[in-house]
Amino acid sequence: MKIAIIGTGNLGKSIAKGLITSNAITTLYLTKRNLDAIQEFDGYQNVYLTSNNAEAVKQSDIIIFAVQPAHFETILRDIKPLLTEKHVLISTITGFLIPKMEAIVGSDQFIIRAMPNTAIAVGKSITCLCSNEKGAERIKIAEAIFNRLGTSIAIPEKQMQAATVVCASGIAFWMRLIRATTQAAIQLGFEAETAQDLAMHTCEGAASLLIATGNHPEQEIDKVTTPKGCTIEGLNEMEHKGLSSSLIQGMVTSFNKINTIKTEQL
Ligand SMILES: NC(=O)C1=CN([C@@H]2O[C@H](COP(=O)(O)OP(=O)(O)OC[C@H]3O[C@@H](n4cnc5c(N)ncnc54)[C@H](OP(=O)(O)O)[C@@H]3O)[C@@H](O)[C@H]2O)C=CC1
Ligand SMILES: O=C(O)[C@@H]1CCC=N1
Repeated sequence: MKIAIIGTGNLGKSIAKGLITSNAITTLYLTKRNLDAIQEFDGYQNVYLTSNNAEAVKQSDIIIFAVQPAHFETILRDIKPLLTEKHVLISTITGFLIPKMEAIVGSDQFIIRAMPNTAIAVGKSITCLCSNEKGAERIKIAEAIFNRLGTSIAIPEKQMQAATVVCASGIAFWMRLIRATTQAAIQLGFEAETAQDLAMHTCEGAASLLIATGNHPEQEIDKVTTPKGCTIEGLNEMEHKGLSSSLIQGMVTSFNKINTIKTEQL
């Protein structure tokens, strides 16, 4: 596959790492105005670094956009004259809706929105996908790419904002939980490095149990909570202090913020 990533920042670099590691590319163009921060990709076979978005678009079939929302409209307008029937446009941009993209490049383009997360760098992203009517003809291509880099799921566009919070911002939320359990492990007597190992592998184990069994979390909790034991005592104390409530409220606050993110140049 001939892929270009327009805007190789935090997310773009993560996608690039995943694509390179999984051998998913024929050629990969990575663009950015200042190339200093992506020199780590210099020297990979068939990977090209450039500040020239037009060149990247001309040389590629699949164009993945990963710029900040306020930069996207100008870039789309700039590349519009270069688009041909070979191009599939995949936007990861938060809050930039398909009708707005169609208004710029036309509804006859294959347009797909993808919401991955930074775990795509290690092939573990859950990526939500939706498309315009024309893009539905190419959604299998997007699924093929993102399934190589984790798991993909098709959702209606109206759920894309919620998916951004749950899956993309979700990485940050889970990191904070892992950090907190690490801090607790240190207080309980482990060295910092060991504490983090214990916290992150326990987190991985918990998620893996649910993925493997399809069980509800409470079924797995029931297996751990000995009556009058230490687990239920700890869990109930966390809930008295508002654990579930603060997570839910934080995610709803994050969701409400999305609608205020500027997608136009200031
Ligand atoms: N970070 C994440 O976990 C996720 C982010 N997203 C979405 O992905 C997008 C990118 O986010 P993120 O990676 O965090 O942002 P970054 O700011 O880290 O990356 C954006 C990159 O775009 C580059 N850029 C800006 N203007 C241009 C241009 N004209 N041509 C080419 N490159 C350009 C910038 O580099 P330079 O200034 O050198 O050009 C920068 O490196 C956002 O819209 C965000 O909502 C979605 C899911 C997850
Ligand atoms: O924080 C943000 O706005 C972006 C969207 C999801 C992850 N990063």
